Amino acid sequence: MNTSSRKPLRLALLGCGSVGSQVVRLLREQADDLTARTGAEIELVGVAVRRPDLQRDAEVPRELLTTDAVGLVSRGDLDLVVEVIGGIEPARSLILTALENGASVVTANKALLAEDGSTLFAAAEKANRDLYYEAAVAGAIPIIRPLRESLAGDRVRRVLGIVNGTTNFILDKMDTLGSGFAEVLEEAQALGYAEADPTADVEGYDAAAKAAILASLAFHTRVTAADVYREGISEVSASDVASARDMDSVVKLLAICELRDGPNGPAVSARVHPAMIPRSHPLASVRGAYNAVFVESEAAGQLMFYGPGAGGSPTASAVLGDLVTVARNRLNDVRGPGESAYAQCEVLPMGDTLTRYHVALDVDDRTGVLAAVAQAFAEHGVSIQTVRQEGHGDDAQLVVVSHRATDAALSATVEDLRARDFVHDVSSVMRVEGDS
Ligand SMILES: NC(=O)C1=CN([C@@H]2O[C@H](COP(=O)(O)OP(=O)(O)OC[C@H]3O[C@@H](n4cnc5c(N)ncnc54)[C@H](OP(=O)(O)O)[C@@H]3O)[C@@H](O)[C@H]2O)C=CC1
Ligand SMILES: N[C@@H](CC=O)C(=O)O
Repeated sequence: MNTSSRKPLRLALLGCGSVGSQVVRLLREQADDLTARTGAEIELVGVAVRRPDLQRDAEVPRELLTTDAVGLVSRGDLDLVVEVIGGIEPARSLILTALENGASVVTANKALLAEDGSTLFAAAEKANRDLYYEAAVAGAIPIIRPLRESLAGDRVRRVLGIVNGTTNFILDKMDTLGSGFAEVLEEAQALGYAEADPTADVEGYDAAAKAAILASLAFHTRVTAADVYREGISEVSASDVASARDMDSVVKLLAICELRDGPNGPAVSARVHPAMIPRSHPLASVRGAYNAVFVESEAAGQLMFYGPGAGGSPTASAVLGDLVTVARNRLNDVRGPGESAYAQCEVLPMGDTLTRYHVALDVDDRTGVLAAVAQAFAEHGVSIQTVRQEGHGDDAQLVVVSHRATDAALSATVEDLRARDFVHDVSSVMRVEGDS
């Protein structure tokens, strides 16, 4: 039922997979509410897919499906386009064509925004159309709008969070059920959490793209995925998870973005890597595919955003929220805040970052080894917080946790230890975050 007297807004959907099919479902189930909130009916006029005959989670009238995505976004009568194909191409060309043809765009595509957001924002500005992307970071959690709008008058210093649902799901199951990596990854894929190529999740590319987007918004600069230091979870072993448990900690894949003083003024650092965090830290209780983002700003202090970080339905909720906003803007002939005027801050290298290391060494079981290990740390200016011996004889292991030092000094220490004759193996190295 059209509860508005205004002409319907014409919407094209690009992609109808995990997210797109839930967008279709919500558009249908909440049609009247959406019309009431927007001020006009949103009419779905086409859905671009690769395989039109595939069975989908939502019923899509066959006549709306097309494999001609270019033809769909070029038709010239669209008001709104939702892009949920993912990846760089053809998504970038399709979004640019949609904007050039007068449509406002909502996308969930963090990979594209983190690689070439500046081209897209410039195109949106030129076309005088909106480009919204709340779903691109942390699924259903409202984090883009708070950073772009609510905190625009404050100075954000740090953003720290768990922003990938798939890896959090895997690490959580490894910790709580002792599950194997491959088996849990398959489960995450079946639940629609993982990217089309799950390497993007497992190797930290997805989280790095989200970190780039968060850093850009938080610090009003342009940070790309290539600027973000990245390590994934493929090297995290059951024994790393067990070591964390011994320290009353858990392993999480963290994204950390900071505004720092650089040699030439304000500078940013952005990194994604697994880290041990104490079980008492709020991020340790983020379970399954949930995400959480802490924002620290000068005036507001600490803010925490928490919720489902992946999955078709939660992500579609964020897409629909954007859709209502851009539709309202469209009807009122206005645009939301643009991002094309961001300045360029220096991006600091990972080596300058202050962090702590947890290092497990298989060593000779003889007098003097402990002192020699402490000496190796001291030679790089790194002090040790705790050291613990586990096992004896051939199984002797030292587990060292450092105090805070630069990542460069810590990684040089580890390289140095690898070369020492009393060290048989450096069996585990992991950063420690979330406490002093
Ligand atoms: N899944 C999630 O939890 C989240 C995903 N996102 C982002 O949302 C986007 C979509 O993700 P998701 O739904 O999981 O991905 P899926 O792989 O499930 O769906 C992708 C859709 O795009 C279609 N498609 C692929 N290539 C083309 C093409 N060349 N032309 C037309 N259609 C094409 C596919 O068609 P067909 O079905 O015929 O194969 C499919 O319907 C991505 O950018 C992702 O990063 C963001 C937050 C969470
Ligand atoms: N693959 C992503 C989906 C949401 O962004 C994730 O697991 O977080």
